Amino acid sequence: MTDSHTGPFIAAIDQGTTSSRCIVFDRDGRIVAVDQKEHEQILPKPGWVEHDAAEIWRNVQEVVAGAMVKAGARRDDILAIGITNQRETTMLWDKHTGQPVHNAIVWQDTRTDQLCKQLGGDAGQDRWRRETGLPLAAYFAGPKIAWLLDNVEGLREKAEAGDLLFGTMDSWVIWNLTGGVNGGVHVTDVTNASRTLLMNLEDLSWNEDIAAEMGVPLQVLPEIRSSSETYGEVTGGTLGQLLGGVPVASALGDQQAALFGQTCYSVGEAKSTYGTGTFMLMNTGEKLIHSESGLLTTVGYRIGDQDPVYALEGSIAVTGSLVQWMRDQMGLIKTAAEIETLAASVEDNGGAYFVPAFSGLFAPYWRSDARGVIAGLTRYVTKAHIARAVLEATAWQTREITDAMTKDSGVELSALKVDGGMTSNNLLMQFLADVLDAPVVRPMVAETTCLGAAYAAGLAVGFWDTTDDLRANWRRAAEWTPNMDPDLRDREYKNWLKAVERTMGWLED
Ligand SMILES: Nc1ncnc2c1ncn2[C@@H]1O[C@H](COP(=O)(O)OP(=O)(O)O)[C@@H](O)[C@H]1O
Ligand SMILES: O=P(O)(O)OC[C@H](O)CO
Repeated sequence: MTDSHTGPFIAAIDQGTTSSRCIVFDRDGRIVAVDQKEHEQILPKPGWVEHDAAEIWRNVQEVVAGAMVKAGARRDDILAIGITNQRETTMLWDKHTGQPVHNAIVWQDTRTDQLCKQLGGDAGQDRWRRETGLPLAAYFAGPKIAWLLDNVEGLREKAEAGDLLFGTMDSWVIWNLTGGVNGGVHVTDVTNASRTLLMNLEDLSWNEDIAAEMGVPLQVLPEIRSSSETYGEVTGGTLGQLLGGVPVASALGDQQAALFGQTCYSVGEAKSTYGTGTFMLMNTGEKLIHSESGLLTTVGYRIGDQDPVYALEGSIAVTGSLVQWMRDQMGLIKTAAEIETLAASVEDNGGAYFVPAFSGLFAPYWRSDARGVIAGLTRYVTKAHIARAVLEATAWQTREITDAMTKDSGVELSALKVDGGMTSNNLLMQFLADVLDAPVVRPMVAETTCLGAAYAAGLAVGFWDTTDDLRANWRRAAEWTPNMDPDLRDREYKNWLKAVERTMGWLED
């Protein structure tokens, strides 16, 4: 460690789908140091995706220590730690040994599809949506808990005896940070709880009827807390030596953290994060809007004992991962960035439309029977046209979400704040502005997810006083303005929607 530290700082841990990272921020919201480590993607069967939560906890400890060293920070420089995480990914651990009892089931995993169909039925769907804000889909955590309890020998008995704890990654990381088997706190925040299908959106408590129907014993569930408050302090283990006594002071699902980091604090402000998948969230304030258009109603954030702020969300399962597929499965590009050069070598998509319904379609359709199609193929189409269709797919999927948002909220999008790995693609960002017919803007600090967790932790310990202080930190780095003939836009959108129709009903059961 060097002596060059200039704290005070806030540290944020982002436990993501592909990696865990820790970023140290200063008071202006600038990045002081980053450390990151990938973990294994375990793919036991088609449609199944698992993570080893013990590996994840080891990685979290490594990246926190790594970021501290890179920042040249000492314990007293860090005023608080915030947590953000891949949402819905579900794990159970033994509260006496502190060991996971099975691999975590990842949000992308579709093994609970059949279970959701059994639980649902037409009338069922409405009720679950009304009470939890979510459609009954394999994406969410509750059915994953039920699957583990019913399919892994001995787990249901252990759960009923009170020996098991459930958590999304926020709960697992916080429990370990605050002492694990020696008194770790078992909590989650409202944003993560709002992704379980088990929480009442109105009063932010566990829904006992739904939990019973799903077969989830209440004793496995964590206490639901706000997104910005001190849950406990770092104790014990490697991190205890480095950061003992530092308050663990925020938790938010990663997409809600990005909303917070993008400073979308007013009703109607929205952000869209372009990573493996894409998630657009719009702040709807204290108003809980029940979507009529296939969006999710979710909690945006809750600061301490203030009223919760709700959000509408459009979740898209496959965007950046389609670019990865072009690279890894098709071998048409060597790096993700190459897709831009390939796509820019032609004027248009040559008539081809690519709908990447690889594991069904999320918002606004929620159709698990859909599968991917490339429509409009002729002999004329080249790999460059396909590259273009791949990028356009991300933009058209966003357009469908923004249309649904406008319909549900009555708010016309005046500009879209973006972040995530795909936003380095200029061709895509310009096409996005064109099809949305609205400016697309990207902030200086692109790490909005960690930044949001840091902001929420900093507010909890008085490092920042109000969200107005945070707004002042948001600075524009790039802007794309719309420039497309409206007739062409309408024609292309119609073709896209026609291609989407052709994905439906591919799986018969
Ligand atoms: N220049 C690019 N053009 C298009 N897609 C890109 C580009 N660079 C990265 N990506 C895609 O962005 C994703 C990585 O973004 P990131 O925000 O790190 O995702 P996540 O947080 O979900 O892991 C990958 O799926 C990758 O294929
Ligand atoms: O870890 P990410 O960035 O892929 O985000 C995953 C989402 O939280 C899933 O809902």
